[in-house]
Amino acid sequence: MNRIYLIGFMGCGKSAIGRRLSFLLKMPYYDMDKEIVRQMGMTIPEIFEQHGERYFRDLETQFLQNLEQDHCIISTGGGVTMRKENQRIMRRTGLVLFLDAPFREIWRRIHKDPNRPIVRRSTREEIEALHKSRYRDYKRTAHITIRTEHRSLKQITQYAAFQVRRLKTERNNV
Ligand SMILES: Nc1ncnc2c1ncn2[C@@H]1O[C@H](COP(=O)(O)OP(=O)(O)OP(=O)(O)O)[C@@H](O)[C@H]1O
Ligand SMILES: O=C(O)C1=C[C@@H](O)[C@@H](O)[C@H](O)C1
Ligand SMILES: [Mg+2]
Repeated sequence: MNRIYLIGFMGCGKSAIGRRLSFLLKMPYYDMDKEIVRQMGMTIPEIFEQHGERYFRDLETQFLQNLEQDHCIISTGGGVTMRKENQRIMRRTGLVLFLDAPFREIWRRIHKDPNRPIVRRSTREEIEALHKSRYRDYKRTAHITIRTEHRSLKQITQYAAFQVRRLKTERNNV
């Protein structure tokens, strides 16, 4: 399988980079959060409120299991690595890139966004603890970690494309 998955905490740039990478590599693009919103006809906060977080997590796993497209770029939701099943599917079906942004930058980007239910209901300290606790799963799931600090979206996209080409060549030579 030839998919490219972008993983990382809320606000690390998965959607912004995913869109740009799909233009650069001419590959179809999926944003998991947007696909789930479209499928349900509800916003993410509405899904959390009316069905609960667990239900949302089930929808994430179903998306990964049911997607038929092989050659594509997928920006995941920030919590996708919480489930081992999701980690396995992503590693098995593509290359996984972790966008690693410093927490202070993440917080600056997300703290006023009403579309992130987990941010709405938590303090800065709680979100920082969540970031810390998820970090190991992002590292474990990713084939490569891309540090984004002091880099523009364009620079990160170009670097990601370079790493994708390198990893693909490496795989084909094994
Ligand atoms: N390296 C960067 N330089 C400047 N702005 C950035 C950078 N990375 C991300 N941003 C900006 O930060 C905001 C959050 O990024 P984005 O929505 O892509 O995050 P995300 O990882 O998809 O978050 P979520 O998990 O909540 O979907 C966007 O406005 C994006 O343009
Ligand atoms: O980090 C998370 O748990 C989430 C991140 C977003 O991408 C959305 O998937 C949702 O708001 C949950
Ligand atoms: Mg996103």
